[in-house]
Amino acid sequence: MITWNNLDKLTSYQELAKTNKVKLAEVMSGENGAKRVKNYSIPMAAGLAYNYAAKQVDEEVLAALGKLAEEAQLTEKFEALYNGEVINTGEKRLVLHHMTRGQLGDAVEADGVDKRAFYVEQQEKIADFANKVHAGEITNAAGEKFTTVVQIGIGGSDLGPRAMYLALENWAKKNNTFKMEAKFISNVDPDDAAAVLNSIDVAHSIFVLVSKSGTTLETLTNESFVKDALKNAGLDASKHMIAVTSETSPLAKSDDYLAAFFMDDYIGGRFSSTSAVGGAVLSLAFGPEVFAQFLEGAAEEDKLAMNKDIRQNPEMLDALIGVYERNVLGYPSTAVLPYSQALSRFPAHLQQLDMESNGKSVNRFGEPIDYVTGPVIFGEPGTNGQHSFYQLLHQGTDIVPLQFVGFKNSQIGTDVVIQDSTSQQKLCANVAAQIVAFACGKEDENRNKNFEGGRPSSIIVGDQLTPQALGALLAHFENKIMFQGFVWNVNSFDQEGVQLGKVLAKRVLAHETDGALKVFSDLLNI
Ligand SMILES: O=P(O)(O)OC[C@H]1O[C@H](O)[C@H](O)[C@@H](O)[C@@H]1O
Repeated sequence: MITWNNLDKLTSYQELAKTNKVKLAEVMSGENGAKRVKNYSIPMAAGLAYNYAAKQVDEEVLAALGKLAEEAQLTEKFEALYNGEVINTGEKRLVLHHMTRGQLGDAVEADGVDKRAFYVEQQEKIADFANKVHAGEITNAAGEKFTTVVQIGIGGSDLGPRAMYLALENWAKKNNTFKMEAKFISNVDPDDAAAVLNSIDVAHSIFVLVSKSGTTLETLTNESFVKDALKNAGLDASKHMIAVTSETSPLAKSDDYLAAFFMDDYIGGRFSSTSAVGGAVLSLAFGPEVFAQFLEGAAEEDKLAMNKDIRQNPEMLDALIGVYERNVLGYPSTAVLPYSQALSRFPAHLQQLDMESNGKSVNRFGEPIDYVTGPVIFGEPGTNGQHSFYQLLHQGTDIVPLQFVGFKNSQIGTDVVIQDSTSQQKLCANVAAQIVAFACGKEDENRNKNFEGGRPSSIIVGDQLTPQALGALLAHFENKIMFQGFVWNVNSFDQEGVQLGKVLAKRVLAHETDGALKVFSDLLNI
């Protein structure tokens, strides 16, 4: 029997609040620190590891977190989710994104079909389509090969696929699996679409219109923008466009596309990178095999997330430590700091994934809650961030927990030795240095140069950012956010908070405004 209780009703949460606070600077120094780094590490899929040595936890706190995981029934709730219960209570929907990459539990039938079979069928259709494009069997009207793929979408239909594309672009080039360059149009700012269109050869471009709902204003506007550009170039738009949408959306009924691929209402936009939403653009860009490897990494990580023991479940432990930091230690935000240029847009993706999922102040039954939920997420790739906002992270008045990601090897492999070290070694040296600097600090008589330390971080380390590693990394964060939603007893799978702005913008465009809205409309010349 699953019971959905608010966090502050759980005995284990009260117990957790009473545990002794770990002094990170102390536990991370000397031999003890060295031991922690070796011991506080959990293997992840694709050769990654989650290291939490520099988190503000010890055996006492970890034991309390284990009890919280048990009392909050995290494993059972995950099981209910992948076995097809209506976990998205706000929209009364199942939550099935794990099924786009594997089958964790029972077969789930919804809308009269086996859902795993449906997602696999879409993947196969995409693979077939991509192979035909690459082989020159599907071409433009002049019989010439398509060279560029442009995704049109926003939010979950943009951020994940874009971040994943950038993450694997150089890996694919190096490993000879790079098939087509990908570009992305998302913003309704006309300069976004215009700049992308100016940078490509439209006659050899295939456009992927991605909208789960098929009603998103930005995406439909950009579709018209692109169709105009194709028409102006004397091209038949329907020969250059494919659609990715849900079968119930208005787009699904249109004949304006070369092909259409489907996801469904059980895949949240921000959880859709492993569905057709990411599948179409990534399979076209890198080939279906690379996309399949990415799914494999995610599926392997999902399996680890099923483990009941928090010391063997990186996602669950990361989630619980995050709750401890937020609700007991009172830290307001979390920075995501990948020491990998390929992950330049990964923090932006996590921003939507985390903040749209857990930025809630009512529980899953719509009742107000009395504790804080999702943190503010931000981040930049290292070492760039070091020369920008790390000042506040080291010496500011807020403590910001940090999530580092680092790889032993670069993707391209071209490097240079300057002052006895390669650039890759310099990059990795910096992440190691930062973890210890944040945790241990450094005393100085001059208060301005003093580092208090005690600033917690964790790191996910791997050999190289490969498609499998990327899949595992993505699944880690998706599952972490899901577990945190369970602990906070919120529905992580709807996003009502984005609606009000959309309604008011429509009113502004229809000139149905008064008061402040009218003055702002006039100010902006609408
Ligand atoms: O894929 P679409 O239906 O076009 O939705 C695109 C995005 O817009 C919405 O407003 C939501 O905030 C996002 O969660 C969603 O991913």
